[in-house]
Amino acid sequence: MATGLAMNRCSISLIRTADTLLNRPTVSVVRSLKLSRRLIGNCSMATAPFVVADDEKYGNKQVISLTPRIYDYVLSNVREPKILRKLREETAKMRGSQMQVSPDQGQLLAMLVQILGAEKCIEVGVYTGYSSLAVALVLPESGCLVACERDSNSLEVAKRYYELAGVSHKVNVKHGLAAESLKSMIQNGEGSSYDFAFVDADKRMYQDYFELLLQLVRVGGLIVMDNVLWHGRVADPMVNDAKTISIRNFNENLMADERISISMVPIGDGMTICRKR
Ligand SMILES: C[S@@+](CC[C@H](N)C(=O)[O-])C[C@H]1O[C@@H](n2cnc3c(N)ncnc32)[C@H](O)[C@@H]1O
Repeated sequence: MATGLAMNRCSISLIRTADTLLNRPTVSVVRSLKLSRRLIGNCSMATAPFVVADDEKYGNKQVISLTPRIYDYVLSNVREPKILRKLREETAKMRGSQMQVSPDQGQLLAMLVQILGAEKCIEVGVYTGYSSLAVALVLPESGCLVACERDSNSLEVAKRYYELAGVSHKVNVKHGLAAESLKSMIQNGEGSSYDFAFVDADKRMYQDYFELLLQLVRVGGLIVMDNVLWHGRVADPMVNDAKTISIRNFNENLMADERISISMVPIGDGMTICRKR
């Protein structure tokens, strides 16, 4: 049986029972999570993983391992604007360049902004501006991105690129601690007026940023959280440093948060897309 994760015997047999009762083949076994939850009863769903397909020929639906070759192929299929490439190449020579989002992530952020038809956006954690520029480039002329960053040196690079790209009129740079900037935006009556937010700053503040952004984003708007896989450490029970625990707890909270719909996407270091309900 092809499984995304190993499934316990109790779950499998009960789900098979469900399939028999419904007179259907045990193909996509957990089609109805509600049904399986009812039938599983005492078996813990907290640890019971999902079986996606019952047929080897369709693969096990895990994310394929991105070998360097496959990732190169992914990158060769990213339409990275020249100005973003230039910024990426300049940033590559700087300290902290590993913090920058990857071109495929930048493209996804831009795509989400376009799908939403977003006009008002927020970024928490700008660094030299790659992700914020990716967003600003696709905003309409009337659009605005509030870009929060505490480091003045990296902000200088970001501002130079906003100018070079001809989007500086769309970017409102807030130099300082991001939580303070977000709180003052709420106090200014800007609640529920933003369409899109991207968070890529200090990990131990994720829950605080999320709570503040949930006040600033409108119903139907998106909050995208970066680094939710934390280089895979969140999934390793042996890793329990403060940052890993913080992101792991944050992910758990998102999973239980009824105020949003979520989708954890294994791109870059993992991004969770949250849609405010
Ligand atoms: C991972 S980098 C952001 C990378 C950026 N999104 C990009 O694609 O290039 C995180 C940034 O968050 C900033 N930062 C960390 N803590 C912050 C805080 N409390 N307030 C504002 N900025 C913060 C850091 O200075 C750093 O530049």
